[in-house]
Amino acid sequence: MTMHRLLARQIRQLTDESGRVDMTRLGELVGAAYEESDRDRRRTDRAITLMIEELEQTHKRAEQDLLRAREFLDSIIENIPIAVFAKDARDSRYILLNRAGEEYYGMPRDEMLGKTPEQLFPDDVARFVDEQDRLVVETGSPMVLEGHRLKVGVNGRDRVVNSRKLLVRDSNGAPQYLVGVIEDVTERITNEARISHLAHHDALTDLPNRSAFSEALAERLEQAQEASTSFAVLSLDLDRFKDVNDVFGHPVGDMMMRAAAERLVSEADGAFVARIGGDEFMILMPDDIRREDVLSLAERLVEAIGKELEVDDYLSHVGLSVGIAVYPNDGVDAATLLANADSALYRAKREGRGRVCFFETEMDRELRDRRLLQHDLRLALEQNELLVYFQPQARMDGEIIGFEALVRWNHPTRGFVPPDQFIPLAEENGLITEIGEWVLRQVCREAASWPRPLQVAVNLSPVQFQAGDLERSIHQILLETGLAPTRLAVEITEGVLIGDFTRALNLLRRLKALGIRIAMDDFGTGYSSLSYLQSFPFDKIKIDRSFILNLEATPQSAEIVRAVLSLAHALHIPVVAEGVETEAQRAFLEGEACEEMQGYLIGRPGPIEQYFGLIGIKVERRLYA
Ligand SMILES: Nc1nc2c(ncn2[C@@H]2O[C@H](COP(=O)(O)O[C@H]3[C@@H](O)[C@H](n4cnc5c(=O)[nH]c(N)nc54)O[C@@H]3COP(=O)(O)O)[C@@H](O)[C@H]2O)c(=O)[nH]1
Repeated sequence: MTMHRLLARQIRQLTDESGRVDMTRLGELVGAAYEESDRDRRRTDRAITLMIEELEQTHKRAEQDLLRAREFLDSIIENIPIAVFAKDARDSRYILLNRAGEEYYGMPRDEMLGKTPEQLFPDDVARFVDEQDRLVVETGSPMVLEGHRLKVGVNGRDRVVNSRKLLVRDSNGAPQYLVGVIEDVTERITNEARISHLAHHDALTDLPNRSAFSEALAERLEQAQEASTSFAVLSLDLDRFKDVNDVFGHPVGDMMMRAAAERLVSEADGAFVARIGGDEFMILMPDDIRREDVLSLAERLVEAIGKELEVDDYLSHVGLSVGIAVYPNDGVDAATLLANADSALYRAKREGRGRVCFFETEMDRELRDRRLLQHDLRLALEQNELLVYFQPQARMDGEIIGFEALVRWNHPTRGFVPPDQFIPLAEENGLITEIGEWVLRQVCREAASWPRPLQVAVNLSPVQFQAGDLERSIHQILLETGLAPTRLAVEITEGVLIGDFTRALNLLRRLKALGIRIAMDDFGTGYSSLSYLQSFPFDKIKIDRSFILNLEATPQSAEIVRAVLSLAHALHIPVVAEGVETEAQRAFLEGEACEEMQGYLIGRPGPIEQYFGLIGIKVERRLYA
């Protein structure tokens, strides 16, 4: 018989020498042992209960965590802006689709879930999808499509997508699900294409721009170097386009520019035409084209642009000048070719516009010379190389009434550079504002010192009207020098009014209000002088010297002079005849009641010292005062 070790020990302890067991004491000990054992069991039971409760709670928490994680993942999948789907790998039936998927496919998921591609999509799309599914299931490899174009997307629009599809197997390794994502990148690709287009095209005409032209030229140079071919670069400039903007305003100017660009493209025989800014274009001609073909194309372009442009109800005439440089004769790199095509264009414009000029080496010299002159002109003011000459103006009986001030440049090495040469340069680089102000200050200071209060006339360039504060500067100079405004006349050409007409007109009105006289110079040489006479009350009209020069030679000149005089008389505007060199010219003008004259007959432009007598200064007084 087996006995619990504790009971055996207690019986041993309670057995005396005679072998008798103290049963009472044993009963007490056994009872105590049972009680202790009951307590232990109860403690164990409680511990087990607690453990079970803890386990249950842990399990519950784990289940809740799992649920939350699932909800979290579901909400990510639902809200991700990329279409996500899952299909049964055996029959391609859709079993999951998120919101972006609904948008992508263009149908609610209730209509899609449980259906196969054949039941959902047009035949060609369904075939394509099935084919992909089959491949993924058969090979087990994921399918990746980047920038894939769907000719007609599943929801009826052409789309571009990035998509991935992969196979999920069950625990036995059998195909279970096909899981896929589809990102619709149509918008992004369209935007990228639009940005790239904008970067390479001119916004107004949609022609390639300067940067696209540079790239095309670099590419062409590379090809031509490799293949030893030649090609031509044409530099084009629309003549008188500024007038179109000035007369009709910019919106119509823009339409005209588009129309002109279309004409260039349609006449260019597929050559690369780019608009590189303002009214400038460049053309890259095909390889190995013969010189005479380049010329004939350029002439066709000039002719096409020269035809009347009609946009809405507006008609205008612009022209085209073209400069041509040919690779490799006129340059083997882009910079030289472009510079030489520009030199040829400059010559074409100088020769009267509407022309075509091929580059010649001597033009390069001319251009470099111009640049040098422009550089020297910047220093001319600082180095006191500019001076003012005065040419007398008189009544027809010879009485001197004033002078025209004419600027001169005494260049340190070239000698006297004619204003016809350097004034346009100064207008180009904006120096004319500074030079004009300097001339005005010199002239006013000089005239203010004359004993006789004679008139003095100063030429103002159109650029001075556009830039800076001309009114303030004239006002300031008059105050500074003390010359009465009524003694100052400003001579302007119609170029002043062709720019910003309203601004120029307002400025002229304010100058006139100061007491300054305003003369219209070179009358008859422009083509809208007459309309300008209507807009502003000029104090004088100066008939251009070309008409006076030809007075005796061509009867037409005499008729023009008569007509101008009679028009001016009708408008009560006095006329000054420019360039009067002979007594016969003077007599004719006097006979036609011309009021004033200027020209070599009265006196050539010269330093004021030459005319001291006329302005009332005794030579001795000026020299020794
Ligand atoms: N904006 C400014 N323009 C100016 C200034 N100074 C001159 N100019 C303009 O330069 C052009 C050429 O001027 P210039 O060489 O001085 O010629 C003037 C006269 O010398 C010339 N002239 C005068 N009389 C005769 C003549 O009998 N025969 C003949 N062959 N030439 C003659 O005419 C020019 C004056 O022209 P205009 O100004 O139109 O009255 C010229 O356009 C100047 O305007 C300046 O400071 N600022």
